[in-house]
Amino acid sequence: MNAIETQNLSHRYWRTEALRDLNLAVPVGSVFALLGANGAGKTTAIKVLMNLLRPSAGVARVLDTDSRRLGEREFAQIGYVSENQQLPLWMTVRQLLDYCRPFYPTWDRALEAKLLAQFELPPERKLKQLSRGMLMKAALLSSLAYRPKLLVLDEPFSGLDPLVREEFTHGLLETSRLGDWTVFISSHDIEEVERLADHIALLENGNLRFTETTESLLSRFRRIEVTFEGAVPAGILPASWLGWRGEAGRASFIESAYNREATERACREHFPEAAVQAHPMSLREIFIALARAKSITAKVSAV
Ligand SMILES: Nc1ncnc2c1ncn2[C@@H]1O[C@H](COP(=O)(O)OP(=O)(O)OP(=O)(O)O)[C@@H](O)[C@H]1O
Repeated sequence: MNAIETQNLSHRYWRTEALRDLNLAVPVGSVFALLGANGAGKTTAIKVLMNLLRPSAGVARVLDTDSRRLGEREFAQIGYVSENQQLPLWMTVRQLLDYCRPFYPTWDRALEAKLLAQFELPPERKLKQLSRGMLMKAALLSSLAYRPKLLVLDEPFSGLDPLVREEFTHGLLETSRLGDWTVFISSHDIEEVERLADHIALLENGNLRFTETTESLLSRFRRIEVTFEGAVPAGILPASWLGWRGEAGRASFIESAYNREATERACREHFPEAAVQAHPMSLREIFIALARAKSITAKVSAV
């Protein structure tokens, strides 16, 4: 079962095609991260999913409802927190919670109290007097307290200090282990994403570059070092080898389709007497390698 499913979902802001033919399946119970550089289309995708924007083409189903039909009933089961969220700034934290509570039959007062203490939010302070990070925490609190089936977070870590970030990630992980809770998150905080997400999708200029489990992504990337006899070989190298660098006797590259046997065989085909070392990569290293490969491709195709 999927909490979110999109088919050829597209969105255009007049001349800018911000999202093109997006096909995603977000399994129930997953923590699914949508990643991409600035302007890649993440917020647009989330706004379409949350029925704040209409698709120009294609469809999205969120908790089994067409995104264009999402209404009060569905939003009682969805928590949505975004960086630029409008909050009633004249209210105090307590007034905000008092205001939100009646909308949600599943509101959990014990969880509310726990989060209020954990986030160290001053209940009697007005929202307009809170710092950016505190405001984010208040928004999070009012979305977590009703234990939504689907939590959609657009840049949730921005403005949070490292300790709160850590606690929040820990809290999300704990809660997501409890069962069929789905988290859909867009973030630039790659370390937190690596800890949190079990599925990752990468957007590039509105196009989906890949969507796969974090496990599969981490297992198919390796930094390879090869030492060999003689000169750097001429000829065409496999397309899955990114960021290739070579000099006499040694070379290094990123293998984006790593399989021990196949990679070693390919190395031996290209380098005489090759000795191959494969090093695991963090998500950050993978994304830097992908971004570099993209900028090289862009430069080559621009020539
Ligand atoms: N209201 C708008 N009108 C016109 N173009 C827009 C509008 N909002 C976004 N865009 C364009 O759509 C594209 C995608 O923007 P979007 O905000 O979805 O990216 P993003 O991946 O969330 O970026 P960031 O990481 O910087 O938040 C960009 O080219 C942006 O300039």
